[in-house]
Amino acid sequence: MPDLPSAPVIVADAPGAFPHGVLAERHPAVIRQVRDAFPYGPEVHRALDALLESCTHGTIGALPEGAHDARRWAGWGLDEYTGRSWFEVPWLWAESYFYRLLLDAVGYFGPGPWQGVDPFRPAKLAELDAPETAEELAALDALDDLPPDERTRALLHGSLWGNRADLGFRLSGDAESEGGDDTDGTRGGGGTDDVPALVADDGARLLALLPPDGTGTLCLIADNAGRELVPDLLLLSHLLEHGRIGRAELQLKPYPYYVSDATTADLLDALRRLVSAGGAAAGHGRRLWAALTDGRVTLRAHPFSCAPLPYADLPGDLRAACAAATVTVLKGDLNYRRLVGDRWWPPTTPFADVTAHFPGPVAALRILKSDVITGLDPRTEAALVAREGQRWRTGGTRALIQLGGPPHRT
Ligand SMILES: O=P(O)(O)OC[C@H]1O[C@](O)(CO)[C@@H](O)[C@@H]1O
Repeated sequence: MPDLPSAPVIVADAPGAFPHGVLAERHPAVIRQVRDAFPYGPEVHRALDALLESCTHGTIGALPEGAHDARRWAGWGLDEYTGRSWFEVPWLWAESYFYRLLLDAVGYFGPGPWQGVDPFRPAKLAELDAPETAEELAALDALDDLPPDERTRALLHGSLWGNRADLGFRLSGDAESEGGDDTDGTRGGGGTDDVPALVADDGARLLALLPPDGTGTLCLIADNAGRELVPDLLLLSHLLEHGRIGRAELQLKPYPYYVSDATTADLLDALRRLVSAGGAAAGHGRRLWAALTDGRVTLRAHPFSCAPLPYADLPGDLRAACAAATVTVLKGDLNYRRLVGDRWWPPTTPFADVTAHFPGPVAALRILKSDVITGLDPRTEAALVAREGQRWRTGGTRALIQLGGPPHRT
């Protein structure tokens, strides 16, 4: 067995560094957003006060007595981390547990009147209703004039850049620029002649895995709802329409997470938005509706999707689903962190090495929004650093498409 690569796990203990800012500033901003989302009563506000105090100045507390998932969290490290500072445990773990406690504070897990009420839904719905979403959907009609392969590429890039739509990310204003539409992957928010916005591009290799004979199967691990999920669904529909895949599994979150992550309710909102849009968008919506109805597209909302763990620890059922797929496409920054491990990798660490644990071919489509990065060509890294120091890692203006997985399958 070859030595697996390793690097220090990211913790949020350095004031001024990005992970510290997320815990010290972004999480309080998320709590403020949630307070204003609905007319919660005094009890919820008191619970949010307590969470704010704990996550900024306190230590990690236990789950409430009788929590339905107490055993699961014990297995995920809660017993070990209880009583420790949020800033000294793995950053990924601290973020994940924060969202678990936040939902508890608003009564999401019930029983009670607020059970199942997603505190982030107003923001997600506003995004679906935004004029930008309408413009993006109307622009789809023009894609019909492109040859199918170009359309596939445009929709792949639409799904990739859709990852800029991360509501949590916007809360702290990290994105330098919302940028314009970018179907060729060179402009994005920060592409230049010397350093393209797309810092690694295995897009052609990814699409080559899906022959147009209808035998391909896709496992799509979704990230954000709204303006990211919509282009994900368009890509899925297009691949089905052109026989690049015959079946797909769409993995969603079992409960609201990292502000804007997509749940089943968000999928249904997005689907309804597509169907009611008219034009080409409605055609995609109807195709997906039919594919869900006849079982060509299946949904999964597995507890592991909200786990504070890397994909190296995939449980057996998910491992089997990903192993059976022609390729798994994994969206977004958080999924990338979980795929390669939330660690301080040297940026030129081969992506193939850090994804060799995955049970099948896996492609990451991600906007760079955190320090984790692997698979960069040394010249690209040098050009990025020369241009902007380390800012490119977290600025939200660079993107990548990387393909990895077990060596014999890619
Ligand atoms: O929606 P995405 O692309 O997974 O991004 C979520 C991101 O939020 C952060 O965790 C900070 O909250 C990022 O660093 C991160 O990975």
